[in-house]
Amino acid sequence: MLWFMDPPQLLLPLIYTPTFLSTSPLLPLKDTALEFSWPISRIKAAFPESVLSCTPTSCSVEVAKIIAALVEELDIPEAKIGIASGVSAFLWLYSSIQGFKPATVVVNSELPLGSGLGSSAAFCVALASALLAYTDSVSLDLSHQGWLSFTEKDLELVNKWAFEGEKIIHGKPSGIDNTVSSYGNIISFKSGNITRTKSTLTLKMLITNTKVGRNTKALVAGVGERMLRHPEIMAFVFSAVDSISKELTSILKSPTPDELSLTEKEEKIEELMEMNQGLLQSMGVSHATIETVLRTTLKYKLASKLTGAGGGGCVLTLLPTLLSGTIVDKVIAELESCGFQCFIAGIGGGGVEVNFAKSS
Ligand SMILES: Nc1ncnc2c1ncn2[C@@H]1O[C@H](COP(=O)(O)OP(=O)(O)O)[C@@H](O)[C@H]1O
Ligand SMILES: C[C@@](O)(CCOP(=O)(O)O)CC(=O)O
Ligand SMILES: [Mg+2]
Repeated sequence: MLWFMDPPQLLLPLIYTPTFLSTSPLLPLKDTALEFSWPISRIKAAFPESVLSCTPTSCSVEVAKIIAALVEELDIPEAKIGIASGVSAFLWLYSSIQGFKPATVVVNSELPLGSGLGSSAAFCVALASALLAYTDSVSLDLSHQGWLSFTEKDLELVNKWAFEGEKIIHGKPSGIDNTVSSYGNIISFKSGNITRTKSTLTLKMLITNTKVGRNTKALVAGVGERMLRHPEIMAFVFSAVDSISKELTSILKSPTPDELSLTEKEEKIEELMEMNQGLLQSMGVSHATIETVLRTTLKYKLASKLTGAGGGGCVLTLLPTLLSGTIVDKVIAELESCGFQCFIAGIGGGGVEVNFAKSS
């Protein structure tokens, strides 16, 4: 939370196929083994004609009700009900960007859903870019084979649409997650202002998924309530988080000429992570399983902090460059023996790209 690092570079391939044969837009969500379709006639009857928009627009209360009714009809199994907000975001982005054209959209994701790794933002950014790619609003060469980046202007449009999708999933997002997914690398983000940062060092993180499900919307609302109860204290907490972010930016940006300065920097980052975790705990977004991960990694002198909205989900542990592989194996084995799932990710990959590959 408010820790401006890239989500791990896992892939969210999204295949968008405009089709003139089908009469229904289809949405197979491969990783969740769910598939939905809507007859175009149903979509046309439900949405106002004015839904199609060239500029990013917020979903109105009336349209939100229409979408809720369409999603209700799908009878999503209780165990997968979390997907309902993603499907709602899809319906809003699809009808706003593509109108009533039939198409098939296939979603595959390697990110665990609802675990603090920003899957909602990755989903919205992938959707917005695939849908926009087939409009005149962006300038992409549709005959190009292979991966393509957006221009700065187009990227801004993708990010703004994705933010509208995040709003549906999340309630009141800051916009940090969709911004990082759109632009990639490391970003400082304060009140919607983005500063891109070029890091002089490559950080490696161990990601531990506690597998405790949580809901970003509810957690963020909980922090808001705590702010109302204790405005003065919480203002200090947020100010401290801001100072941590600033110090991290300056560490990342300053030159790293040798191994010694690299180690010194990693030690400083570990301390910042510990302090950030303490502040997040005081906001009420830690969890017993997160504390177990912290204790376990600390046994190996490794610093950790929760990521995303907290309340369960994933924990990040810095893996210093000179840390031996044996230690990494040991800590992973111990965390996995607690029932957690571990994987390793580099920080600061690229942003969104599109590929007009022919589907086989
Ligand atoms: N691949 C996907 N397909 C459909 N919906 C998705 C996908 N990825 C994310 N979502 C939506 O985002 C929600 C998770 O978002 P959130 O609670 O913010 O957690 P996080 O962003 O940390 O994964 C899911 O419950 C679902 O509604
Ligand atoms: C907690 C927050 O910083 C990010 C939420 O991330 P996630 O959906 O838990 O991955 C909220 C926000 O910035 O809108
Ligand atoms: Mg999210």
